[in-house]
Amino acid sequence: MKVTISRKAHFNAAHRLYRKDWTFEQNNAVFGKCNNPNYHGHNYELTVSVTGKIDPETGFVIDVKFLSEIIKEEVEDQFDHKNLNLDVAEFQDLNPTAENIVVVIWNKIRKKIKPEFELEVVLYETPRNFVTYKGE
Ligand SMILES: Nc1nc2c(c(=O)[nH]1)N=C([C@H](O)[C@H](O)COP(=O)(O)OP(=O)(O)OP(=O)(O)O)CN2
Repeated sequence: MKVTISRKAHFNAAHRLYRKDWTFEQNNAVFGKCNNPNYHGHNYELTVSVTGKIDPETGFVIDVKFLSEIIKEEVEDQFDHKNLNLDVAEFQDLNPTAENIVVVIWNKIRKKIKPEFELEVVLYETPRNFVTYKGE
């Protein structure tokens, strides 16, 4: 029997969607207003879900306090109130789209969760735009 436990979190960050090797016009054609050279911000919301067997001794799949500390260290402390393009090493050469951000977050959290657990991250970039990654 497997159960999923989830923790919500959020961070605010600025970004610009563009490729350094494209002209401004090429970037504008693909990324539109998201190519603003002065950047723009989002209130990102995420849900991190861990699936596994319940430990019969504790009744936990994973201590949600432990999960919240991982999210704080790996996501909030590193991304909150940052410019993703300029301040976050993972996006120096990676376009900070919602798709790329959710994969970066998943990889960072995956390293802290035991292999027997499944991990899923859902990231909302706006209230209407969201991405999901399960490591597949
Ligand atoms: N596949 C992707 N497409 C887009 C991404 C992305 O990360 N992946 N990102 C953007 C923009 O950064 C942003 O998310 C879109 O902002 P906006 O158009 O303001 O979106 P809203 O949902 O807030 O606004 P609507 O008025 O509902 O469209 C663009 N594309």
